[in-house]
Amino acid sequence: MRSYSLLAPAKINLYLEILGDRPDGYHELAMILQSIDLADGIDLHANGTDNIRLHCDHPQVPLDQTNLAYRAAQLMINQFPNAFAKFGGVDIEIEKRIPVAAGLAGGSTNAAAVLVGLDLMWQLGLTQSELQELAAMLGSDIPFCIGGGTAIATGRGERLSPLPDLDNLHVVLAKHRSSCVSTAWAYQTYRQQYSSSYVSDPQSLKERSARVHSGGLVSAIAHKDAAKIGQSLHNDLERVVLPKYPQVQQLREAFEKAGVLGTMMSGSGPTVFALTESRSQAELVQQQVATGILDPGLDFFLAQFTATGIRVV
Ligand SMILES: C[C@](O)(CO)[C@H](O)COP(=O)(O)OP(=O)(O)OC[C@H]1O[C@@H](n2ccc(N)nc2=O)[C@H](O)[C@@H]1O
Ligand SMILES: Nc1ncnc2c1ncn2[C@@H]1O[C@H](COP(=O)(O)OP(=O)(O)OP(=O)(O)O)[C@@H](O)[C@H]1O
Repeated sequence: MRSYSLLAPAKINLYLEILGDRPDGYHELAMILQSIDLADGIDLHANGTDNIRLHCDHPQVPLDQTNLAYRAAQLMINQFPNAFAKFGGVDIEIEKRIPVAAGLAGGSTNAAAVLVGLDLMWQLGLTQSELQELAAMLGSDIPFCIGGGTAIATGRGERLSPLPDLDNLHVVLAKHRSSCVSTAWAYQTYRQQYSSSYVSDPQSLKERSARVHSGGLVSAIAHKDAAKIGQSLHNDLERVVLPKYPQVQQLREAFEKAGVLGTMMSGSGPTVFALTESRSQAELVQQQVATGILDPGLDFFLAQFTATGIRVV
């Protein structure tokens, strides 16, 4: 086929523990990632030229080679020159619904969709793990975005083990339109402040990895225990982002007061999410937090956990 339409879901971090420094300069992590049904639309169309052309009308999304979706297409061209010679270039249209630079893997999921879409368009027949290997060359969150669902992510985030699906929980997400946190800044600041608790040689990293504290959450997920899942959320990056961004701290407190199952910042922020058992409860929480904060620059999104990653629609 010459055209594919794909849905690219956002992710939230139910758990993020920083274990130490890796030889490649990244941090060794223990995470639990969850896809939600807040998704961008990605349309791919074979354009009969030798070029990648990118379209997106969101003002914060770059339209040049720094766009992760563009970089994903470029990587596929480099890896599969014969398929590119046969099928030619591609138009990529991004319909942005996931807030940008929000800690929700917006760019990463767009890149994952391009990898999945070009695999289909160019009839390559790549396996999920082959797609994930390509994804890891582009960014740490991208391998997860391919298959999505609920998963443990270790290494720098690219090593994945699936967990049982959790598609019944609802999420309220909130983010101030003006706030934006750089992921690199968050990790660097964490390193400056907490590296005394880090390990870095391979043997110590291995031992430290055996002592992560996510066991309670993994067991809550296995038992589909919503209350315990809510109580077991964790994100080490909150320790550097909350003190620096009072608006994020304020959202965390407002959600806590709203009596949700649990609340946490996603990734490097600034989005804060809260878990509820029903859509109607999520709507009530949104109303309560919006009324308490009364800021017209505050955006809310309602979503549900989903068991799927990138899919063709
Ligand atoms: C914060 C999270 O979104 C949580 O899921 C991820 O850990 C970040 O994933 P990502 O944005 O795909 O990350 P990358 O594009 O690979 O890296 C962005 C920056 O984050 C830092 N980084 C990222 C992942 C990691 N394990 N250690 C790091 O120190 C690095 O400074 C890097 O320059
Ligand atoms: N396809 C894309 N969509 C959105 N932003 C993109 C895209 N490609 C590149 N970017 C750039 O990446 C930056 C981070 O945007 P993105 O929405 O991916 O952040 P994020 O959700 O915080 O990522 P993560 O959770 O993976 O760290 C943006 O400021 C933007 O300049």
